[in-house]
Amino acid sequence: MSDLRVGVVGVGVMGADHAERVVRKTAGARLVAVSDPDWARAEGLGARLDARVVADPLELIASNEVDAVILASPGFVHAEQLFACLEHGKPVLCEKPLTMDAASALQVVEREHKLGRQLIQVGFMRRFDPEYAAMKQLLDSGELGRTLLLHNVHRNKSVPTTFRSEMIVRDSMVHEVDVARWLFGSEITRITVRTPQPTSLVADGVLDPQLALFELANGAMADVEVFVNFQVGYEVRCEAVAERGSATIGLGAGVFTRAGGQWGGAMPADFRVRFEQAYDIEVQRWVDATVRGEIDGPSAWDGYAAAAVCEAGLESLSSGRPVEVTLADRSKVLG
Ligand SMILES: NC(=O)c1ccc[n+]([C@@H]2O[C@H](COP(=O)([O-])OP(=O)(O)OC[C@H]3O[C@@H](n4cnc5c(N)ncnc54)[C@H](O)[C@@H]3O)[C@@H](O)[C@H]2O)c1
Ligand SMILES: O[C@H]1[C@H](O)[C@@H](O)[C@H](O)[C@@H](O)[C@H]1O
Repeated sequence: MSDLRVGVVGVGVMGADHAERVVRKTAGARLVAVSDPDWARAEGLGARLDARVVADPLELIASNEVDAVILASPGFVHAEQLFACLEHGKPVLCEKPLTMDAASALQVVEREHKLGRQLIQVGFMRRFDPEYAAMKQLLDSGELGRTLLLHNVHRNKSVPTTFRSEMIVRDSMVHEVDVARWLFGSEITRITVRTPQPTSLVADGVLDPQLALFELANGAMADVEVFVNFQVGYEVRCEAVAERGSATIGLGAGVFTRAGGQWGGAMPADFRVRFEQAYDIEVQRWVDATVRGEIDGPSAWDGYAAAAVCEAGLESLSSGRPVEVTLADRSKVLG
C-alpha cells in the first residue's frame, strides 16, 4: 500500500508542528505539499521538509497529488476550506474550532452528511492524550459509580496580544467543551461564563481569566477556569468527581507553589509540549483511518456541537447570565 499523501494548509505554529510530525513520526503518510499566504514561511518549511509549496490553499486542496489535508489555518477560514475539501472528496483533519459559529458549523455537518461519507475529523486532541484516555476508561468502567461533575483548569503561559476575550471562549474553552461532552457522553444544554477582575498584565478590555459552568443533559455539571496569561507555564488539569471517588489528571507530584516557571518540577511552556503524545496519536490514527476510508476521532458533529456551546458562551460572557444552548436535532440532521 502506498503512503497517504498529505498536504498541510496553514503552516504557523500548529501547521508546522503537524507537518514535521507527518514527516518524522507518522507511519504510512508522506508530506507532499504545504500552503500559507506567508510565502516565506511556507517556502522555508517546504524546503526543510522537502514538500512542494502551493501559493493558493484551495489549489492544494484540489490537487491530484494530495490525498488528504491537515487544516491548520486560522479558524475564520476553516469553513471555506472545509467546503473545498468536501467538494474534492478530501479527508481532512481540521484544527479546532471547526468554524467560527454554530450556523456555519451546521452547514459543514449537513454538506458532509449529503456526501454519505465522513471526511472531517476535528483536532480535539485531548481525546488522544493517554491521561485523558485513561481517565475516560476508568469513569466508563463504573468503578467509581456515576460521574457527577468535573473541575477543569486551563492555563496558558501567555497568548499573542491579538487574543481577545471571545477567543478565550472559542479557541481555548472549546477544549473543555469537548472534554465534558466526551467524558459524559452527553450534550451541554446551558452555559454560564463569568469573569473576575482581569489580570492587569493584558490590554484593557480583555476579560482574562474566565470562569464557566456547563450544565449537561444527563444532569452532570462541569466548571472550568481558563486563564490564558498565567505567566508561569502551560497547565491543564481535570478532576472528575464520582459517587465513590474522584480521578485527577494533569497533576505533577508534590509542591504546589507555581512561580518562576516551576511547579514541583518544570512546567511545559505550551500545548505542543504537554500534548505532544496526544497530537502524535491523533495524526497516526487519522492517517490509519483515512486509509480505511473512515475517521477515528471527533466528528464534524462534535465540532458543530462545540461551536453551538461556544456561541451561547459568548452570549453569557457579555450578559453574565446562563444561556441555553440551541442544538439542531441530531437524528434529523444525520438521518
Ligand atoms: N489543538 C491545539 O492544541 C491547537 C493549538 C494551537 C492552535 N490550534 C489551532 O490551529 C489553527 C492554527 O493556529 P496557530 O496557533 O498555528 O496559528 P498561527 O497564527 O501560528 O498560524 C496560522 C497560519 O495560517 C496562515 N494563514 C492565514 N490565512 C490563511 C489562509 N487563508 N489559508 C491558509 N493559511 C492561512 C498564517 O499565515 C499562519 O502561518 C487554529 O485553528 C488554532 O485554533 C490548535
Ligand atoms: O489555540 C490554542 C490551543 O487550542 C491550545 O490547546 C489551548 O491551550 C490554547 O488556549 C489555545 O489558544
